[in-house]
Amino acid sequence: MASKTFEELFAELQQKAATGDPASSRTAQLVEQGVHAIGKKVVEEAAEVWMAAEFQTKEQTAEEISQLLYHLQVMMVARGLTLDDVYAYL
Ligand SMILES: N=c1c2ncn([C@@H]3O[C@H](COP(=O)(O)OP(=O)(O)OP(=O)(O)O)[C@@H](O)[C@H]3O)c2ncn1[C@@H]1O[C@H](COP(=O)(O)O)[C@@H](O)[C@H]1O
Repeated sequence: MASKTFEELFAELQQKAATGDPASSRTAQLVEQGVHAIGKKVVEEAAEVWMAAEFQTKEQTAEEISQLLYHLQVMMVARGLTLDDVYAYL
């Protein structure tokens, strides 16, 4: 029972990027910092997914994957990409 779907999170992040306050929204803060800062988070979270999958529990791995997906979505929003732009390659 997911608290939200991938598509619902993306719509929320687009809204936060457009109107969110960087003081209270992590998404607005990251988008304000820009692609370079977001890219570093994507790489960091990807490494944490790898480490969790090798050495930690399934639950910890799922949490790390959720954080990677979040930061990938933030990157899409920061670059003005939509989900359909990405789905076109799946
Ligand atoms: N799903 C997420 C989500 N996943 C991960 N994160 C962020 O990523 C961080 C995890 O990365 P780290 O473990 O590296 O944490 P950290 O060390 O504190 O990170 P740094 O400050 O060092 O970069 C968390 O502390 C959050 O700040 C997320 N932040 C927000 N969301 C969702 O995004 C939506 C919008 O959130 P806001 O923009 O904050 O309103 C809401 O539905 C949130 O639940």
